Amino acid sequence: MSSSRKRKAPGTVANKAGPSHIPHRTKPQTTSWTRTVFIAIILVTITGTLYYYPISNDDKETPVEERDASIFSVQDIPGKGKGVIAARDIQQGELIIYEKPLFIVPPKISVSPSSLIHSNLQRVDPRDRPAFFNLSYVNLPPEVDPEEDEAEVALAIFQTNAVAAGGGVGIFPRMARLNHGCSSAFNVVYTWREREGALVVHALKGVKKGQELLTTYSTMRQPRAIRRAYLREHYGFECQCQVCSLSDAESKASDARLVAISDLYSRFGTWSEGSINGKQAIDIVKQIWTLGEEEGYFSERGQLAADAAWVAAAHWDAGATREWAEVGLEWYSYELGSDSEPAESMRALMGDPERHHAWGSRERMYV
Ligand SMILES: C[S@@+](CC[C@H](N)C(=O)[O-])C[C@H]1O[C@@H](n2cnc3c(N)ncnc32)[C@H](O)[C@@H]1O
Repeated sequence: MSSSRKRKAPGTVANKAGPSHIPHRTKPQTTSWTRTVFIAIILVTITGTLYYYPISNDDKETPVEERDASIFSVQDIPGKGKGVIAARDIQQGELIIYEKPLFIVPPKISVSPSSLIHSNLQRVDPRDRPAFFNLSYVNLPPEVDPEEDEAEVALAIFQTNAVAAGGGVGIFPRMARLNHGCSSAFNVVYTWREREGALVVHALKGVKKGQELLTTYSTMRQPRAIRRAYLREHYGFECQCQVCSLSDAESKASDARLVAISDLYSRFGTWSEGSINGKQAIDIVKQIWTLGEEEGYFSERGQLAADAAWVAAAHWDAGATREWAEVGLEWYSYELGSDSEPAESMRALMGDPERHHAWGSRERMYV
């Protein structure tokens, strides 16, 4: 389901991408539903205060339930528990969910994880607690009786549903109903907005009424077997998404593209240390873009374009900087929202490429 608004990358090229080695001013897509992050929290047990962020659900716009119901409904999905189904056609880039956290836990804690979750829940408005306890969970230790041990159940719920939110890890009960899909299968992206203290979910692609909204729980630049093993271990399911269900031949081709994209990102990263020049870096971006097109994997294109603009600006190429900034604006707008900080920065760069902080920091070159 690609977008009718899709635009070709600038210049003679048809594509482009973004490096993770270049220090990102903004982090585009937040990553994971994080058992992993939580395990990190557990491991880094350092003395410190237990932080609680009393952010309330005080969105002043249309009542949340009403707005949600006009866009999606939460339904039972065979083999997946509950999931989120589009109630109408959704346009690429549309804001689907705007949600404040029920609570956020900090990265450093001095108490046991279950005590931490328990104490945070005590601070949640009692009327909001069912939204937490209604969420699904996996990986409850076999010796634990869920009827008897609410603290352990709460911990399992947290581990199954929490997502990165700024420096911490938070619970967002509405977005927590989103199931997972791999590369071309996921169609929505969630992002934490530090400035607003809220999480937003946007449609990465157009979605038809009746289709399931899917996000992604892990990095996609890896083969099916590795993706499945990760999802099995951390989320307790065998991924049968449309990408994981491809025939062996098609799956091999998809794996090859995803691994190639990963390798290209690594090579792109070598531009910052001077191993490749600006033209070579932009050529790599275009290759990533093309492979993404073939795979149907569009996530992170805003960041990719922003990184290409960075390279162009470093090489004094105002025209290419502008063009990449325009592409970045388009894709950041789909993925993060046209009102997001990264989109704003691309708008500013289009107006004045020389304002880029890397402007003229490398040899002059038309990239
Ligand atoms: C964050 S919850 C998503 C919502 C959940 N399905 C529910 O009923 O609330 C994550 C859990 O959903 C299930 N899940 C997510 N994506 C899935 C998929 N593609 N196939 C099967 N189960 C999935 C797994 O049990 C996973 O641990």
